[in-house]
Amino acid sequence: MSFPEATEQDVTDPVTGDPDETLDLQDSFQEERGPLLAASCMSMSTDHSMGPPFSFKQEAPTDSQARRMRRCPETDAAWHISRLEDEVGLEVRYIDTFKGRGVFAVSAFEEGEFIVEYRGDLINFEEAQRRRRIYHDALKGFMIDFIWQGKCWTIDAALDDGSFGRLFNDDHLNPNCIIKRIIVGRQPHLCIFAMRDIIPGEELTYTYGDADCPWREKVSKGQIGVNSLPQSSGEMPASGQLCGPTSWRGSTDVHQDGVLCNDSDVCSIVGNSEEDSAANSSDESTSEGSAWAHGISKGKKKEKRIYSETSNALEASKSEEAHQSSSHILIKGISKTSRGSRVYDKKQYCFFCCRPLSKIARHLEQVHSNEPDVAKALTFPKGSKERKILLEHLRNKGNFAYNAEILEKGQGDLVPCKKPRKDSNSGDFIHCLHCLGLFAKKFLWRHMKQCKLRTNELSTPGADKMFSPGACMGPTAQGVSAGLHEILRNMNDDELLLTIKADPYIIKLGEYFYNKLGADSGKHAYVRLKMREVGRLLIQAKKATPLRRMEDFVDPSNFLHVVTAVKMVCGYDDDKCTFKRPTLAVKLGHSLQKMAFLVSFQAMMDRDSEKADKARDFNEMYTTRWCELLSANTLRTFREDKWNAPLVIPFTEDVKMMHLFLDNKQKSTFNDLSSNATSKNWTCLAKVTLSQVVLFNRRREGEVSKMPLTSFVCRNTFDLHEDVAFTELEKKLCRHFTWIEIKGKKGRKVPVLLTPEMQKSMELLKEKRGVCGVPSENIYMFARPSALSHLRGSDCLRDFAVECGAKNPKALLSTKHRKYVATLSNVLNLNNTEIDRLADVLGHSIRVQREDYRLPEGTLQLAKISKVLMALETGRLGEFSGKNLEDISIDASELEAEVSIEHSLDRDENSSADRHSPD
Ligand SMILES: C[S@@+](CC[C@H](N)C(=O)[O-])C[C@H]1O[C@@H](n2cnc3c(N)ncnc32)[C@H](O)[C@@H]1O
Repeated sequence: MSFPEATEQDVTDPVTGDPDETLDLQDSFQEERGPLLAASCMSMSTDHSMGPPFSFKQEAPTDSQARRMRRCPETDAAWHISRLEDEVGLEVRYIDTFKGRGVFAVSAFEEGEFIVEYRGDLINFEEAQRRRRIYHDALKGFMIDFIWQGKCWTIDAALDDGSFGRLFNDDHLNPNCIIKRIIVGRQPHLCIFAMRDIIPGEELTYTYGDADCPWREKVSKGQIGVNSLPQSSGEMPASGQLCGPTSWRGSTDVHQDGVLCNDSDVCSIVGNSEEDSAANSSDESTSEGSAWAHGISKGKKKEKRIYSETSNALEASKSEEAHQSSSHILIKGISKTSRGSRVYDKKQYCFFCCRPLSKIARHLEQVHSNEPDVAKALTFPKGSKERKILLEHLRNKGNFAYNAEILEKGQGDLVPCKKPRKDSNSGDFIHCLHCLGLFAKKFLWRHMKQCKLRTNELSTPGADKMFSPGACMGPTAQGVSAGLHEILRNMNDDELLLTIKADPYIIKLGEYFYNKLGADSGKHAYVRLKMREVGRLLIQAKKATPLRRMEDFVDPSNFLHVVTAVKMVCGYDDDKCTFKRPTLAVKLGHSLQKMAFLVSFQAMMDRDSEKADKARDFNEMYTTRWCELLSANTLRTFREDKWNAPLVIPFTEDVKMMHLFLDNKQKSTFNDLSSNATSKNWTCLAKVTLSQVVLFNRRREGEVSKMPLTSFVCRNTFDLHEDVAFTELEKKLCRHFTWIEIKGKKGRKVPVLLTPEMQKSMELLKEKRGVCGVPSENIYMFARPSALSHLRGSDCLRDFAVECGAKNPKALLSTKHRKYVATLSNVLNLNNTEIDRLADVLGHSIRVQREDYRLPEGTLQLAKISKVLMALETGRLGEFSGKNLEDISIDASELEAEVSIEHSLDRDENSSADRHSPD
């Protein structure tokens, strides 16, 4: 897929007309359109996270004015490119699990008009190949190759930056848009233009070229109505519109024989190429990708298999049948003769000819030596380790493809790497992510330790485990957004996952949450949790009520069944009228409301007014009766639980003991890391420091755990504000502590104070990250070495609370600590402003946000609140009973002693050094 040089649109300077002069975009547009228009366009938001579910709208009206002023579509394109902005009048809608999302017109577009840039990274051929090797198949669909200045380039839009261009779907029969390459600022860009007049409500599509896209088969056979537009004669767009022959799998033609696209080449989105799969098998880095790429490119049979699976996703009932029949899938145990001796009758499946064979290596050598992967293996001497590994990988790939077919059929025997003693259930087995072998779940950890195809590449947390047949081949493999697919892939392969994947509305709910929250990877667990909650409800409902699919839940005639199912899943006790899990009942209520919205949304799209009405009626019933039937009891249970729960706050002695313990531990771990930089020592110091910061600040542990390294690096080093009157002690406190800001609840900025000791530890941690194996991609201050995640403050505190010998270790957890401060602060005579400040530091809700006075406010908090925190640390808060912050005095010498230790912060060092020098 590529672009002919002839069709390239160079955007020349409109004033000089010189094609070599690229536009000075910012200025020329300001002039051309006037500052007002520029400003109005600048303010167009593409923030998807804020939009309503499944519909990220940009308001249309301002658009017409803007568009009328545009004369040349290419100039318009350049204008948008310069501002990294999308056109208004577009909306992203979720279409179905097969097609995923699509872009729809909210306002009309005229023929030839610029619509949107296909935004992404511009990368060269080598980088594109590298990314293809590591990308999941779903992500490869966002890469477009094209030719420019005789070289192959790629726009990689795999990263979801919220732009619309990346979400345009393919239509090879009747596209209404076309994608063209234009040059702006001496760089090529891909832009999408209207091919004809487009009316509001139409899905915007362009052809991915003459690619062999799997979904096209379905369209032409009329199996799945992926596009409501009438089918045309199938003519390709006129020449010059950058469409022509290429293959879905790819850029193989483009780069295999060294011919970099001729004029008939087209723009198309590529997936994996054969060359990729060869490369994959040679560097053994992405076994999954290579297996599928090969599977698809090798023949129609496998292609059909994969996409018939996708169509299953559209019909929950069919998937459910498949699920039920998964119990007919077995892993046969080892066979024995009547005398009990073992029979070696295991068959392996050839990856190339799909035949079952007992001697697979010999077969590959004799029959398929021309296959590049086999030929590569045969270049190594017989008996060599390399040859063995490559052939083993091919063997696993063949078995994997066969297993995939069995799982899809729902019947048969899977081929494992090692046969179990007895016949076993397929659910107890799982594929290794690296070598594709099928292993007993119980023993996979052992295999992972020694898997020869395991790469040393950094893996995301949890991704290094395995993948189940279900996870890689489930009905969600296509159509679901890449992000949600990843979230599903990281879920445990069990009945719950099968239920989730088989129900289109749970998937839609997942998409809904993913669209809202997915940009923050920290929220992916929440998306998973929401799907799991609803999945459990469905499983329970299937057992006890006639409800079979989530869609049935939002039918008003089933309302009481829904209530029954919710009660069951939340552990309702009929006699006591209480819930075991009261909050779950409330959460499920909210999810069902969203579900009703999703059903009605889909029904409206399908023009199914009956279904839409039902969903609306459900919502009405929910509003009127849910509380009476469920929420009232849940809230009562909840209140009673809280009422009865004793208020556990830490003993002052325990708090002191913990602080002392951590201080000592900090010293020893600091010395250990300074003298011996290992990941173990790094982690020890990180754990201690994290605990100290959480405890000292009484912050939510999650907020501190997620502290980005940049917050520390760019910490506040403001000077004392001249205009604010501080006591001497307060001034010293300001110099003593450092103030940094992190993201708190609801995205609020929350402050964290660091003592000099904490700073010292954090400086050392920062310095030793690299040598101790913390990847540079890990953004967290308290990182886990060899991973991209962070340590968890709650785990650290729990361990240290026990280790320090506290009487009541449970009370030393961060929430209890925060309550402790809140409770003990009542002994002080704090005025309203002071209470606000304390609340702000603790991350409780604050009544007044003084954003405009950030600096003095920060200084004030640092000066005043640090007194309270220090008093707490030393267990002396009681001494200040009845005093307000102004009256609290802390022995300056205690502070000075600490200050003098801290050499790295040499602000105002002289005066304190003079007074406290041993001389
Ligand atoms: C660039 S993305 C388009 C946005 C995608 N629909 C989404 O939700 O992320 C390309 C992917 O969309 C899907 N796709 C595009 N056109 C399609 C069509 N006509 N029918 C089904 N799926 C399509 C394919 O999975 C393809 O890999």
